Amino acid sequence: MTGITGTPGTGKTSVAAELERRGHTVVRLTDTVRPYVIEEDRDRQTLVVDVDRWVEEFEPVDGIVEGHLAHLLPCDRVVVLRCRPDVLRRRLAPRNYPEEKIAENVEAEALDVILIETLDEHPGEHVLEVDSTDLSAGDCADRIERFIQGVLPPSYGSIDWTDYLEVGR
Ligand SMILES: Nc1ncnc2c1ncn2[C@@H]1O[C@H](COP(=O)(O)OP(=O)(O)OP(=O)(O)O)[C@@H](O)[C@H]1O
Repeated sequence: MTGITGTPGTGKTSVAAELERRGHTVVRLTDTVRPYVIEEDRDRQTLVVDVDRWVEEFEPVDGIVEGHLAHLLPCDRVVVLRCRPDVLRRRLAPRNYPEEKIAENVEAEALDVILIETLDEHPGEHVLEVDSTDLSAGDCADRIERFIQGVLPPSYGSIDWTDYLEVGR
């Protein structure tokens, strides 16, 4: 099972759709969390999920799982999609999110939050960071396929976006 994770707006849905077109089995994790929703935070347009129970009861998939909680599942490998914070802000702009939620996501991306969470759960040799800032979804999909095939080695940690922290505000 390969996980594709990342901050909202980094391109998980787009790249997963491309991989599905190429014949991969793809499970969108947002479709699986409904029974585990504890409450709906309307102000932040966010669902609060019983993550522990969701992880415990998740049936592994022979394919790809896509969503910002993917790295919490027992994946064989995890792809962390990244996007430079100023570009991420532009990608999130068309969504009807409150400014606070956009700023929160942009800041989390600048601080590598999802990568750090991923490395808490998985050994580095199972992790690939893909910076989608200047890549098409197709280019990202190419890299992910090569990683799954074992042709592209794991790699992470070369991104430093702390200079973009003020962009979140
Ligand atoms: N590689 C890319 N290059 C340029 N724009 C992209 C790329 N990938 C996605 N986008 C655009 O960025 C926006 C967010 O993409 P997408 O919905 O795939 O992100 P996501 O990570 O799945 O977000 P969420 O977690 O909220 O579902 C969309 O408008 C999409 O068209």
